[in-house]
Amino acid sequence: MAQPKVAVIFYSTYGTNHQIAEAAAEAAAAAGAEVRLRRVAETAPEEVVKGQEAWAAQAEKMAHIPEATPEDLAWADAFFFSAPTRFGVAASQLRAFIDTLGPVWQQGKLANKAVTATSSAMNLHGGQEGTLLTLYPTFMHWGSILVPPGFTDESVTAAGGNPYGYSAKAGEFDDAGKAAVTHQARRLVEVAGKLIA
Ligand SMILES: Cc1cc2nc3c(=O)[nH]c(=O)nc-3n(C[C@H](O)[C@H](O)[C@H](O)COP(=O)(O)O)c2cc1C
Repeated sequence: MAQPKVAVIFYSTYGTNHQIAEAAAEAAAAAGAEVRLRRVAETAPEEVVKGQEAWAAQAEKMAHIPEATPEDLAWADAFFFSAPTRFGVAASQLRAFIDTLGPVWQQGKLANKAVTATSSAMNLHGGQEGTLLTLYPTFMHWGSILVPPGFTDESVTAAGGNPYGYSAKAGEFDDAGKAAVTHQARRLVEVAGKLIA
């Protein structure tokens, strides 16, 4: 199989989506992909971030990870997105990054590439599905190829059973979650490999 290039793009305030993204990057690399793990830029004012101990600590923890740029998506054959649910949709930090992608979209550099997404929310049913279902139309506008996990592996059911994409309860990314993310990332790599073959 051709070696696909995968961009794992995430935003995280308190760490859950960071953990998911690390697991996805590890699984994609293990499945034979070349991987770029990237965090989207923080858009909240510095004093707001520093004003919350947990937020500031998480910012520090992921400071070594390069910030995502549109070029990362132009480079990649496949995208794995992860972002917290905020009032039922993806955190605005991710949306702000997505809104910088006009030029690469216009150049056709997002089209025909495999894409999948995951999310977390404070509650088990706190809107993760809404987050995923409002990200997917954006990917459709790009002409990307949606690669949801479906019920293609028992790990999906074991981790809560969301066929749209792994959905965590914030702060509770456990072994079952890791298995589901591993499956979702591996499936993305497999489909991307077929697309570029
Ligand atoms: C402004 C705001 C809105 C939120 N809205 C929701 C929500 O609609 N449902 C929910 O269950 N949790 C909600 N949360 C909790 C986040 O989903 C939770 O902090 C996030 O999943 C943690 O991910 P992270 O650890 O990667 O930052 C909200 C949090 C904030 C700050």
